[in-house]
Amino acid sequence: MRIAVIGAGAMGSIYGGRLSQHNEVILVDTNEKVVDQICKNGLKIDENGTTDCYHPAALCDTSNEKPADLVILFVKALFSRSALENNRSLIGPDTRLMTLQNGAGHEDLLKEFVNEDRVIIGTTEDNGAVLDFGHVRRGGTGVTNVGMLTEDKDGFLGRLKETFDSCGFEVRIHENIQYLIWDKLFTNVSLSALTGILQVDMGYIAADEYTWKLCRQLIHETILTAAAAGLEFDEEAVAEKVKKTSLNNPSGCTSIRADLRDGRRTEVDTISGAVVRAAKKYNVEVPGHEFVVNLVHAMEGRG
Ligand SMILES: NC(=O)C1=CN([C@@H]2O[C@H](COP(=O)(O)OP(=O)(O)OC[C@H]3O[C@@H](n4cnc5c(N)ncnc54)[C@H](OP(=O)(O)O)[C@@H]3O)[C@@H](O)[C@H]2O)C=CC1
Ligand SMILES: CC(C)(CO)C(=O)C(=O)O
Repeated sequence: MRIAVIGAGAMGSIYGGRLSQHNEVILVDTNEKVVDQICKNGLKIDENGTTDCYHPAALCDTSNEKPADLVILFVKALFSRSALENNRSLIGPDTRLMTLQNGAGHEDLLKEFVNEDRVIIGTTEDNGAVLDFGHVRRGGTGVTNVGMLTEDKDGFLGRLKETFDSCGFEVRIHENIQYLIWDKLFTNVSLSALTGILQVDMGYIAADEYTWKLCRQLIHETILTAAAAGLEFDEEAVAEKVKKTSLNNPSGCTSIRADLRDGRRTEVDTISGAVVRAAKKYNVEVPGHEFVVNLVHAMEGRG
């Protein structure tokens, strides 16, 4: 398969690098140093105590490239639109456009670039971090959940699963992918958002009684919104899962915390903002999430 991965950061490098074992892969990034390093010395991925080197093509400018069979969008969500606009040549009439970015509602943007029946959305339980230019760590592995907005008439997801699984991923195909997306969203809109605002490790969320109360409020508002959208979750089970994530990663640093700490803009609009937008659509009150979105933007404004 000809696969283009836009965003050669932590996740794009993990997927692009591993997929390049059996596919024609182009990694695209705006950072020339990353692209030069991959072109000259390959892409290094640290995993399970070893470092493997992969050799995908790497480019900043894709204007002379022909369309790919699959384009995977792995930039931070606030750069999604410009990343797609700058790489239109990779998207042809038969191209599938896929995202595994955190947050919800990415399909609205993807549908502006391909027909609805070519959009693939999902979640990944893998995680990673950038160590250096062209060098990342695959910190943990898990399931890659994928689904489509329409019926998969051509059986593309089956081919995608075969392709990804043969390169070291574990893909699961879902009829109701929105359920999986919201299932992951619960953690990001509660635990991750609060670690960003408070600038604390993940463990603090369950350990501090007042923070846990705030976390529960954000979970509760999300449960009501999801239910209004037709997605029923067990609130106690969700809260238990979020608590475990906090307790099992006491010194873990979420990406929203790291972004605010380092003076970068965050993905809050596609995380907490996705709940606010859905709540508005279904007439649900979400004062906690509205406060979080505004507060995080206020923090970003300080640089
Ligand atoms: N890291 C993780 O463990 C996980 C992350 N995710 C999600 O995956 C997505 C990607 O995250 P992550 O890999 O951590 O992010 P990174 O910031 O590590 O990688 C994104 C890369 O995209 C580059 N980029 C920015 N704008 C463009 C553009 N217009 N065209 C091409 N490249 C561009 C960035 O360059 P520069 O740095 O120079 O801006 C960077 O190299 C996010 O939505 C995140 O929520 C999901 C699960 C786990
Ligand atoms: C909660 C966590 C750390 C799970 O990978 C995450 O998605 C984040 O960076 O916020």
